[in-house]
Amino acid sequence: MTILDEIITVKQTEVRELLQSKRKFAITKKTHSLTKRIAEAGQMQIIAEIKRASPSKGDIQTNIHPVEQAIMYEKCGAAAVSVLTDASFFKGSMNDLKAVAEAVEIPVLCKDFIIHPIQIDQAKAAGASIILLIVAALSKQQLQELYAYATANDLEVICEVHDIEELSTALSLNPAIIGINNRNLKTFAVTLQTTKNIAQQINNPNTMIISESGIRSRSDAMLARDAGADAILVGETLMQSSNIQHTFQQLQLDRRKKNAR
Ligand SMILES: O=C(O)c1ccccc1NCC(=O)[C@H](O)[C@H](O)COP(=O)(O)O
Repeated sequence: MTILDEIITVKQTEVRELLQSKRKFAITKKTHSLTKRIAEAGQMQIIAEIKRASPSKGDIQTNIHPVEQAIMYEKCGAAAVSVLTDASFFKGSMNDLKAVAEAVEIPVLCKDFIIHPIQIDQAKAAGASIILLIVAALSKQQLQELYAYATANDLEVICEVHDIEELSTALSLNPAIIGINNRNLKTFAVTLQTTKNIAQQINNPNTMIISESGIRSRSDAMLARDAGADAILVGETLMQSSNIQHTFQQLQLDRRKKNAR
């Protein structure tokens, strides 16, 4: 059983409990758009993550104050804040997301393992503007249904892929945003070559590309940018930084011209 299988098993239990609880989630209006921010930016954008712990690294920063961290990210020019809301493997929570969404004026990504529409309702009610759908964690039908449900509910979706086969599944939705995860969620191996290999297969210049995971240095950011990324998603490097402003400056780069993929 891979870690992704383990996580999905826990999610199935969480979804069952949520459905049994008959909890109703408030209907909120989305106010922040990641695609708009990326489209209007002259620089490659940074999605900055709140990540207390992870399966690959164990504890990263368990005592972090998510709101203070998110406000710092916003001040430094983050395009969005990603909040890992999973409790069992990442020590996050929906309360983290809610508190962050109330404190910042930029889009907030609910970074979780979504397998059922009720999780989308929950994320939206907590203030998320964006959700993640991981192609490796879903059947094609689930992916299509969840994508349609999220977009109909005025949420933006990052369709996350790790290989060419997943990319072709994702592209069948004609998604606005593709996230290329440099981390193999089954083995934890990380290589930025993944962004390079996959981005060159994305021919639609309007599809926004986010390179996720393993970005530690300016040269990593350059590699992602030169491969065609419009944004990078950075967790551990920012969580461990003793000078977040400086780390942002290191990772901020001018955009590559479109069509230059
Ligand atoms: O980070 C992990 O160990 C992990 C393991 C299994 C599933 C997902 C995992 N991480 C989620 C993410 O995608 C990352 O938090 C995100 O891309 C940031 O990565 P990094 O900058 O390397 O912290």
